[in-house]
Amino acid sequence: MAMVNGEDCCVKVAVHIRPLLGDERQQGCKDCVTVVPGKPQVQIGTHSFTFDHVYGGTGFPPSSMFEECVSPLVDGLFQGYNATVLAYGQTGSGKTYTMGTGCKDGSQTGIIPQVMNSLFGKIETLKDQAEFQLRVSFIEILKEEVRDLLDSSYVGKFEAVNGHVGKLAVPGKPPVQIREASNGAITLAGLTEVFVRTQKEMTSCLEQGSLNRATGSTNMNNQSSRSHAIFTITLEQMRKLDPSVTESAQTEDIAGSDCAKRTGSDGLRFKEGVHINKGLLALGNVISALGDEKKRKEGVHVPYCDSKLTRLLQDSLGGNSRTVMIACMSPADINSEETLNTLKYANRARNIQNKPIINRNPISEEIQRMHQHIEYLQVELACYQGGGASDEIQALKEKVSWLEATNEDLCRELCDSKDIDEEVAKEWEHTLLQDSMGKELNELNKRLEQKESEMKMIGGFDTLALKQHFKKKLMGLEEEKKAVQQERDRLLAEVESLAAASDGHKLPDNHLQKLKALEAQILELKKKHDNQVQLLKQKQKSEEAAKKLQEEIQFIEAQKVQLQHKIKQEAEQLRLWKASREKELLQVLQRKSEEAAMATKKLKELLETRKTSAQEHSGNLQGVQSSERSLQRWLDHELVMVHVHEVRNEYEKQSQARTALSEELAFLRREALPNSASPPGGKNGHSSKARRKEMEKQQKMEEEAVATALSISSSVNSNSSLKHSADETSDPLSPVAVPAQKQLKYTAGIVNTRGPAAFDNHAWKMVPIRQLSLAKKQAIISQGGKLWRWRRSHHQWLLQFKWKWQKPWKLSEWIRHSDKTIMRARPRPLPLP
Ligand SMILES: Nc1ncnc2c1ncn2[C@@H]1O[C@H](COP(=O)(O)OP(=O)(O)OP(=O)(O)O)[C@@H](O)[C@H]1O
Repeated sequence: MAMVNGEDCCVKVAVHIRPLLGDERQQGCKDCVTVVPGKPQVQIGTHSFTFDHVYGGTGFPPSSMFEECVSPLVDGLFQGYNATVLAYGQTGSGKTYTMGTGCKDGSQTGIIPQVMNSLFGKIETLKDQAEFQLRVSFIEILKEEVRDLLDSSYVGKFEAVNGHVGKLAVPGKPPVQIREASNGAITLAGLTEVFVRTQKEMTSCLEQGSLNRATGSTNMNNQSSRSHAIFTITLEQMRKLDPSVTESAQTEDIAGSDCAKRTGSDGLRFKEGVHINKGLLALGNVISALGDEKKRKEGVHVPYCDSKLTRLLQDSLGGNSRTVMIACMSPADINSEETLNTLKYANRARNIQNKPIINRNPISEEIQRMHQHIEYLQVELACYQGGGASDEIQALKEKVSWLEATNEDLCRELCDSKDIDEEVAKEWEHTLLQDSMGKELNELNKRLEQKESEMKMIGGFDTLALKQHFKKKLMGLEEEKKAVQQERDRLLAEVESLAAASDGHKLPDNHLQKLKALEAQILELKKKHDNQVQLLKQKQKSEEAAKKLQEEIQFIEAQKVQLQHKIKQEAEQLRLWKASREKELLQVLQRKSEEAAMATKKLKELLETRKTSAQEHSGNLQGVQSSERSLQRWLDHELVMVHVHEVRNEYEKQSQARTALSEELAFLRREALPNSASPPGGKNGHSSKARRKEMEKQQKMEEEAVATALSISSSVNSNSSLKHSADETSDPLSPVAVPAQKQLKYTAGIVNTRGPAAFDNHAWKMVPIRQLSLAKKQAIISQGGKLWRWRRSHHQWLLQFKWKWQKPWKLSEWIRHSDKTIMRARPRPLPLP
């Protein structure tokens, strides 16, 4: 079921101030609420609030509440909008009284009885134009539970339970299940919906439900309840078609909203409901349960609702419907704190934005409507047939056949559009895949570049030569070290022998110095050696890194080859798919052209038969002429209707394609911007520019085609004669000039045009579009839009095909139908098609 969005609107809030009650006066309560005269403004203490309406107290009389606040919602109901009316306020503030569900007070002046009056009054007025079906449900939400107040298993007697008044339900019946649908909507499984036909039946449902409602006593009011209640009326209307009244006039009558007209939902089946809620602190509880944890901690009674219930209550607050909240309040000073809270909350509720919607199902409803119309005409036809043959019968027969054909067309179109969708989806999928694979390839190329440059850095040194150099140096150092060590050992031995010789005497200075110098040299050599070892280790590491890089490069290259192969394969698959599709279409084309030839042949035979029949029944010449006129009239109508229908379709499809192209173009422009920093001749910049150009060119072509379709559409609409249509006949005896077989050949990228003599019998010519000069193209467009460009898309090709050649086989269907009629009508003197 499609949903049509209406305009956003805020929740409307009307304050209803009840008078001081007798009890309150006796207790010496004072009126603490003031209404600013002539304004919807309420003052309590130092606080001042402005609402949409204020009733009661010194404000407007409550009697005008229904007309001003609720009646427009009932009107909207007949246009397909949901509506919600909520009563909100502290216990004893007058919600039951205002809604009129108490079955005592306000039962006549309350909102719900007035809604019923208005609803049934409207149904009575519209009953000739539409069929209505009404259902009601009544639920009570008490803490975490939903109770079905119209459940017949409830017994109507009450008994005291734990000091409270409660009711008994017959065991066995499962409670109402709160479920969440896949679209997120909250549904109540197993809820009773009662079909009602009269106001009395609806009133009795309301009364029964109210009686069933759980009640409990409180200190303030022993009739009050702690639960929320929602009474829902569902209205379904099915429009009856009156053939004597134009469709647009009927649309005005019933679904006269602008929205309905705009979307073409006229005459459709609407499904909508009005929720009328009488609930105790319904809104306040919902809000508290959602977030007011602080209040709960302070000990304020805030019943928890589980999340589904909360959403159910929120749905009742509007969401998709037009909502009016009536904030009921007591003027007594003892209730001033609660009253102030009510006003504060009501004031906040005015900021809630709703989005009212209309529910509809255009395609199936349109087909259903047509079926109905056909049935209606058939019944009418049967009535007429009882009274003998006449022109009217013929006209009706024609209308029935035309409707049947249009219906078939619609169904076929539905199938076609599925094919087209499949094709578009396939191309789209291919483009996406190619895109993502292209990106992947780019990424691989980048990585490869990076790895190769890293490799260059490592490979920049001649690793082998370096290694040998290091080795050599190391060996030299080793030798040097050895020599120094030998020298040291020799010196040490010398030192020792000297020491022994000196026998405790000091060593000569030159020996000591030499010894020190040798030790320093050894140390230096050791350092050098260590450095060399370190360098060798590093070299080893970089070799390993280079090896790893090499492997990575090889891997990336393999991936690249694989991806390129995949891209090729994918493109090949698409090409094959397209080729097989083209083959299929060719076969269809062939078949259709054969049908077209057959249709011409049959039509000629039919005309021959008619001529012969006219000669045979020369005495009844008038009848033949009337039959011929009737045939001609039908043909005119049929052909013009086919034109209008197809041109509209073509226009819509071209518009959609143009929108998609514009979006893609915008996207490409955005894409191109960040790339502008790269050099203009750069790979990315260049391809992006070229793509953009191509898109712009393509879009221009689309716009031309749309303009063409529009010009044809207007020319078709402004002229109901067959003569305007270039592919129709100039021979009055042959209503269809079926083009020669060769015309059905096609090549991609051609235009369909014909010679300069406007009314000769020249065949259409297929000319490659490139061969046409600009002037010629413009001339063709100005001649009434005979320019079509066939492009790569099959679906466009299909459309061209349908546009140009559909009529002959339509005729063949019609002729088949006519043949049957002739067979049936044989005994009669004048066989009519
Ligand atoms: N506008 C009014 N004029 C006269 N009496 C009223 C009006 N509104 C309410 N009352 C009286 O006030 C009393 C309480 O009203 P009501 O039962 O409608 O309150 P409530 O908000 O539904 O209470 P609860 O939430 O406890 O069910 C009833 O006796 C009712 O008759």
